[in-house]
Amino acid sequence: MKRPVFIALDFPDAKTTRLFLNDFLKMADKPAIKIGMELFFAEGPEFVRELRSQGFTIFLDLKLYDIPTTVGHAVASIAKLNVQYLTVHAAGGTKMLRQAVANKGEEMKLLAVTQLTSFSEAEMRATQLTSSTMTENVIHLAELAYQSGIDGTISAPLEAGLIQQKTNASFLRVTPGIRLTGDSTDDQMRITTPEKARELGATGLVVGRSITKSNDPVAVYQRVLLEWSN
Ligand SMILES: O=c1ccn([C@@H]2O[C@H](COP(=O)(O)O)[C@@H](O)[C@H]2O)c(=O)[nH]1
Repeated sequence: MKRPVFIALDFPDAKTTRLFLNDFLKMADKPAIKIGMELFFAEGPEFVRELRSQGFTIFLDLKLYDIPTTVGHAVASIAKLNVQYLTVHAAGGTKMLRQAVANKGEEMKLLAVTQLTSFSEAEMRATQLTSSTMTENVIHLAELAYQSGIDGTISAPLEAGLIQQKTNASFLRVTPGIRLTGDSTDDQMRITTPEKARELGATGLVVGRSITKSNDPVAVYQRVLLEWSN
């Protein structure tokens, strides 16, 4: 899957998720899916195995952030699930990131979260006691991740082009904070449309509520694909 669009399955349980995925299961080209903390903490690894066995490409978005040894061991456990993508926090630092890379195996790609797309510049500065700009922060964390052997970043689309310049073209730039024109922004602060994300240099998208809360999720997913690939 070269330029994946991950549907964020932010659902409370397996039953709701299975119901949502029913129509997508019939598709010849199944969508890539993202399992976050809500679903993983409710249903655990067994449900991840179930979805893997149905042929979905899986991005496990657990945003690991702990001491290097703990993260290394967690990554080794997760690698056994044969998921294709996993997130860690770039802010965990070089030692933590390198330990994650050392334990990830051959198949799984590690994506480092830079600054959450729910952060505005003001909130980031207040939380992290920094006078640097959002862009400076994101680029710093992306470079740290790149130098530590991580496969790519999670950032807002607005930062994707600069990340490419500071790393290389094959370093992945996966971007949440995606909304179709007119959609509610919810708790996201740094958003763009799929089309704009493509123009800005994203290599993959994460789309949740625009699809999952719509009356016709398959149609909205297909609209996202169209905007993304045009
Ligand atoms: O910086 C980040 C990192 C992860 N996410 C995750 O992406 C989806 C976005 O959902 P929407 O409904 O499209 O807003 C969600 O699962 C987050 O946990 C992010 O938004 N920003």
